[in-house]
Amino acid sequence: MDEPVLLTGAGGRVGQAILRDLAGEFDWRLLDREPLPSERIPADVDESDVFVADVTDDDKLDEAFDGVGAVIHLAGDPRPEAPWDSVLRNNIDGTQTVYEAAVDAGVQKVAFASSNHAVGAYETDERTPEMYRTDDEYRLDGTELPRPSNLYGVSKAAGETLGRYYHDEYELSVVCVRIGNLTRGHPPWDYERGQAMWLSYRDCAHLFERCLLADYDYEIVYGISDNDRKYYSLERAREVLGYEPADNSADFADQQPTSSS
Ligand SMILES: NC(=O)C1=CN([C@@H]2O[C@H](COP(=O)(O)OP(=O)(O)OC[C@H]3O[C@@H](n4cnc5c(N)ncnc54)[C@H](O)[C@@H]3O)[C@@H](O)[C@H]2O)C=CC1
Ligand SMILES: O=C1O[C@H](COP(=O)(O)O)[C@@H](O)[C@H](O)[C@H]1O
Repeated sequence: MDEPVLLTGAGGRVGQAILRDLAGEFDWRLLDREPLPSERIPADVDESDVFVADVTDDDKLDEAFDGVGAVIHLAGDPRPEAPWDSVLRNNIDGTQTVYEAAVDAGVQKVAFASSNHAVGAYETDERTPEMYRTDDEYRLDGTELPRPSNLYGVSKAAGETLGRYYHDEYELSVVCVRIGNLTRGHPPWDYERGQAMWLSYRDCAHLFERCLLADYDYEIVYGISDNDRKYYSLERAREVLGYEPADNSADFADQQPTSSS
C-alpha cells in the first residue's frame, strides 16, 4: 500500500492496538474527534496528518481523505448499551459519511469495525453457556443474517449493509470485521463469553494489516484470536485475508487469578 492509510477513531483501544504494531508499516493519517495526546501518535506521523474531526462532518472528511488509498474505520460509539440517538449519529450517519468520502476520494479499500453485537442474539438461552465451551460445535461464519443484541448491534449491522451498498454501487472493496472482545495482555477473566471471542492486541493489528494488504470484494469476517473455545469461524478471515492468529485464550487458563490471590 503506497498511499496513506486513514485510521478513524485512532485514539481508542482498537486504534492503539493497530498502531502499536503497525506504526512503521504504513503511511498513517489519523482522525479522531478528540485531540490525540502525543503518546498516542507514532513518532513518524507528521502533525499535518493528524485530524481532529467528527466523522459526521463531511467537509473535514474530504480534507482528511485527500490522496488516501485505504481506510480503517473505527470511530463510533462502542458501548453495547449506547442509546439510539448516539448510535444513529456516530455509528450510522458517521459510517455513511465515511463511505461517501471514500468514494469521492477514490479510495480502494475500507475495513469497517463491526461487532459481535451485530449477531449477539444468536446466543439464545438454549445455546448458552454451552456454545462458549470447547466441546460445542456451534459456529457462526459470517454468512448468517445479522441478529443484533441491542441498538448498538443494529448500528453495526447497518454499517455492514452500507458497505454492501457502497461495494455494489461503487466497487469499493469493503471488509466488515465483527470484532469480538479486545483486551490487552490477557483474555477477560471469569467471563466465558469474552474468552471465546477474545482478540489479542497483536492479532488485532495483524488482522487489520491483512485487511489493508489482501484483495477482496465484499466480506464479513470474525475478528477473534484462535481460541480453543470459539463460536465464530475464522475460515473466511484465513482464506480471504490470510489471517494467521497467534494467540489463544486457552493458553492463559492457568494464569487466571484465584479469588484468594
Ligand atoms: N474494543 C472492542 O472489543 C470492540 C470494538 N468494536 C468497534 O471498534 C471500534 C473502536 O472501538 P474501541 O477502540 O474499543 O472504542 P474507543 O471508545 O476506545 O475508541 C473509539 C474512538 O473513536 C472516537 N470517536 C467516537 N465517535 C466519533 C465521531 N463521531 N467522530 C470521530 N471520532 C469519534 C473516540 O474519540 C475514540 O477515540 C468501534 O467502532 C467499536 O464499535 C467492535 C467490537 C469489539
Ligand atoms: O462491540 C463491542 O463488544 C465488546 C465485547 O462485548 P461485551 O458485551 O462482551 O463486553 C465490548 O467490550 C466493546 O466495548 C464493544 O464495542
